[in-house]
Amino acid sequence: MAVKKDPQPPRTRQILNIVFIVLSGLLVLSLFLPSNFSTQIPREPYSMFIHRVQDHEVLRASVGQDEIRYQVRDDQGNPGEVYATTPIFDLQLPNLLEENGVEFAAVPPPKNQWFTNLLGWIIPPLIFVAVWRLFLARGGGTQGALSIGKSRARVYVEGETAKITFDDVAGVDEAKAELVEIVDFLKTPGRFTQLGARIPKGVLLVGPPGTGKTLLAKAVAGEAGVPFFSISGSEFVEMFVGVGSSRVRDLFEQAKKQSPCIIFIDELDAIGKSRSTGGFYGGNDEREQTLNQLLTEMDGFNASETTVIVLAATNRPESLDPALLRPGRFDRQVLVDRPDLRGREAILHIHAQGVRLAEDVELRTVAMRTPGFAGADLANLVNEAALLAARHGHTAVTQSDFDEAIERVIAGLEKKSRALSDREKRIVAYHEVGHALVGAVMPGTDRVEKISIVPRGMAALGYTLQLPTEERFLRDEMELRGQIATLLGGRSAEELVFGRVTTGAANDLKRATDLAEQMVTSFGMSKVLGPLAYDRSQRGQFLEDGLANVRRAVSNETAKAIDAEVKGLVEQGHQQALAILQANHALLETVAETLLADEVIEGEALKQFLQRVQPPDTTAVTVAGPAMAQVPQ
Ligand SMILES: Nc1ncnc2c1ncn2[C@@H]1O[C@H](COP(=O)(O)OP(=O)(O)OP(=O)(O)O)[C@@H](O)[C@H]1O
Ligand SMILES: [Zn+2]
Repeated sequence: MAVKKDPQPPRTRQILNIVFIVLSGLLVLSLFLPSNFSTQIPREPYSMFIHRVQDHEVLRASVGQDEIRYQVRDDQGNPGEVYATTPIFDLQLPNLLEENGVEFAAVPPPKNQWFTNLLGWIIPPLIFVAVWRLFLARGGGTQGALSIGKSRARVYVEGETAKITFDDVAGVDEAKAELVEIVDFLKTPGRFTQLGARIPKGVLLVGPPGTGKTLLAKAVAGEAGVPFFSISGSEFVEMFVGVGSSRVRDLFEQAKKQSPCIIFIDELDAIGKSRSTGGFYGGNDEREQTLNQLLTEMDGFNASETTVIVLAATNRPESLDPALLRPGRFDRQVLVDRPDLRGREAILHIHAQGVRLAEDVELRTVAMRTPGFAGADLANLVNEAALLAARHGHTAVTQSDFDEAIERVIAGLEKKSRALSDREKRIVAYHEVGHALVGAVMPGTDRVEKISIVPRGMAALGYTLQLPTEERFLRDEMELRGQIATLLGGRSAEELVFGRVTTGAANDLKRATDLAEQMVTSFGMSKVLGPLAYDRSQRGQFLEDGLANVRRAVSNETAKAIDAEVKGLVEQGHQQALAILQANHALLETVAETLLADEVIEGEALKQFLQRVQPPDTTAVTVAGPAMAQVPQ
């Protein structure tokens, strides 16, 4: 049994206790002190004082902040009794006294004031600290108050992570294949540096929740047999300004000592949100500082000397600050997606190892009934089935337990994302293929990696995954037009094939419109409006998106012109998308039917399809916005 270290040496604690008691005593004292001074003098209400003044009874008064003392005349008009009253804030008082012939003077604050002040200012914080320390001494151990800047990274050293290997992760074969290389780097860094190869510093794991990003990171550490530091992005930005950045510094310091090792940052988006969208009044200072510190640390060490590989996970890669993706930082991105049928079966096998299965269980059938489940959902499913088996008094988990569990889990998930009907699936398939085909021929659109109609979440029914080929800060007008057309590709495909549109394209349209608006009002890409910056939104200054710089107000005519230009741009993208899809109608059908059958198209198969996309006949492109520049094809 390990000896538990006393959180604080007993002596220190004794001293702390004494300090605490003394401070409490002083506080109590300070509460009673002020009221003790004027006890001997008879007190009268303020109204009485005023009456006396008005009746010319008061001879003289000394006006203090907390008290007025005044001497009244006796019957002979000689100086008599002294009274005290508590003043009400009253600017007319000097006038009143003056008018009624009272001799008066202001009294400086009483002598003991400094003492009371001191007590008032110092004691509460001291007590706070004392109580805090007391708390920590009880529960928190040495961690906490004084080690606030210390990173809270949980460190799993070899022994623990060695248990987790790539065998524990299934259904994400491509991600595993990419990470094998990282394992090699960690195992034998020398082999690579000798050749002058640059070892990657950062790898970003991108994918929806519960797909095993954390598990993969642990598996990399386990395979390589190196320590694993894990912290969540949200833990960095918890409390006070400056804490996050010192945590980052500290984390890297610890890690460098243990090199080679892995740092895993979950929820990278919590710190890595694009800085340009930060608050206007520096409301996100803390996060920004933390992010800057992270960037500094990643730039700071020489990868050929210190093998620290930073793995990070996010399910919102689009919101990340581009600075994070620059070479030498998270320049590798690994997609960790929801598993397909085979993947789901493999994951079920892994999690079923821990439970006793009845003869009749067919995990393949279970996998077939659970499209859209992520690894975590499947793990949950197996557990649910085991619980049901226990409730039903089965000696092993049967297929019927699984069936019931599937229904339960789906019911739970359906609250979040509803299942698609067959007709909806068709529409979604054509919609997604529409994006992909248009994207394949338009300039400046990112390379399409994957099309999927495996449902995920409420917002996107299916999706087309585009990874940026390179980090881009500047895009030219042609590329932006290409993006607009690609965004409209989904809706255009629906129009072309089904003759009507659905609500599914709402988000695409919003993005396309926003982009077009930016082109016109911020990038000066409209011939009509010229290279001026307009902002007609007059957004409030505290909006979350931080587009706070209120620029010049826009006249009605200008607003109309902007509208026309924006509409022209979007409409033009729409026409381009339609033209491309018309020219490739047969291909659209083929790919969409394949997608319906397989749920996912990616890799080589996708590439083959996309290579077959023909650029449209240019004459088919009708330019809608009359004032827009012609698009050279
Ligand atoms: N591909 C997988 N293979 C096997 N088990 C998996 C897989 N994906 C998820 N799991 C199970 O689900 C659990 C949770 O997954 P994990 O925390 O790694 O997901 P995540 O992608 O990091 O999720 P989040 O984005 O919510 O942090 C794992 O501990 C594991 O039991
Ligand atoms: Zn779409």
